[in-house]
Amino acid sequence: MSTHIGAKPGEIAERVLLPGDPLRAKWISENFLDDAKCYSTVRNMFGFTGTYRGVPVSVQGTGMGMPSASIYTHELINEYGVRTLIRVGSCGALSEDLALRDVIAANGSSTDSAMNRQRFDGLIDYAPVADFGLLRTAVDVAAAKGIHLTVGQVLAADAFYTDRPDLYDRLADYGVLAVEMESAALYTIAARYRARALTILTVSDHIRTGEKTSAEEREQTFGQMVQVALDTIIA
Ligand SMILES: O=P(O)(O)O[C@H]1O[C@H](CO)[C@@H](O)[C@H]1O
Ligand SMILES: O=c1cc[nH]c(=O)[nH]1
Repeated sequence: MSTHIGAKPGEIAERVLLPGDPLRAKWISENFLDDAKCYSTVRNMFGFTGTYRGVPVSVQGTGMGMPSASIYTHELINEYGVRTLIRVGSCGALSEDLALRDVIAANGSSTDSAMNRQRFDGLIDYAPVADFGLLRTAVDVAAAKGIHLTVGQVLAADAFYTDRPDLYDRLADYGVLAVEMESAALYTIAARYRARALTILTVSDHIRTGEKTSAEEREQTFGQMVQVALDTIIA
């Protein structure tokens, strides 16, 4: 096992879905994978491996925020040989063009996290981006399924509760679609270790209108996003 994942070598597939919520990982394993087995309960951050259309796929909770997601991403890639990672998360819409439950693919991720400032000595504003091949496949998969997928940039924020809503307005002016809390770290670590990563998100709440989904919905009803992610990850 690695420091934070209790799997034996070979128990995690090369292709992994990454929800922040470990109970969403359980829900995905129970509803979308065949023969799923739990390989880790360390910290209740559940991980499962099963098959999807005959292809081994794992699903691992990552927790909330970039420090937590970085730990799981780093260990999955470097200690378990994971090569393809698709985050399946919830987000708050910044764009007025989005509605509750819309599905987004993040082609790039701006961030207020200091992690990349530290990586580049504060001298470079590194631009974390999605793997182009995965993004293109996700667009094709969504189109084939008749699922409307909006592609654009998101904000990966350190704080869920912001003191600077004015910056959200400004980001929306610059085309940033939504806010979540992990994608910049995922894209950066995947790039560093030559893995492929994509973030697909469902709008769980709308920053402009104040509309929200319930915690149960966030755990369990993001099926369209999961379908796009699974058909993309096995392609
Ligand atoms: O639904 P998940 O994947 O956890 O993603 C979003 O939800 C959490 C905040 O409620 C953060 O982790 C954010 O990125
Ligand atoms: O990080 C997140 C996730 C959902 N909604 C938000 O406002 N922020």
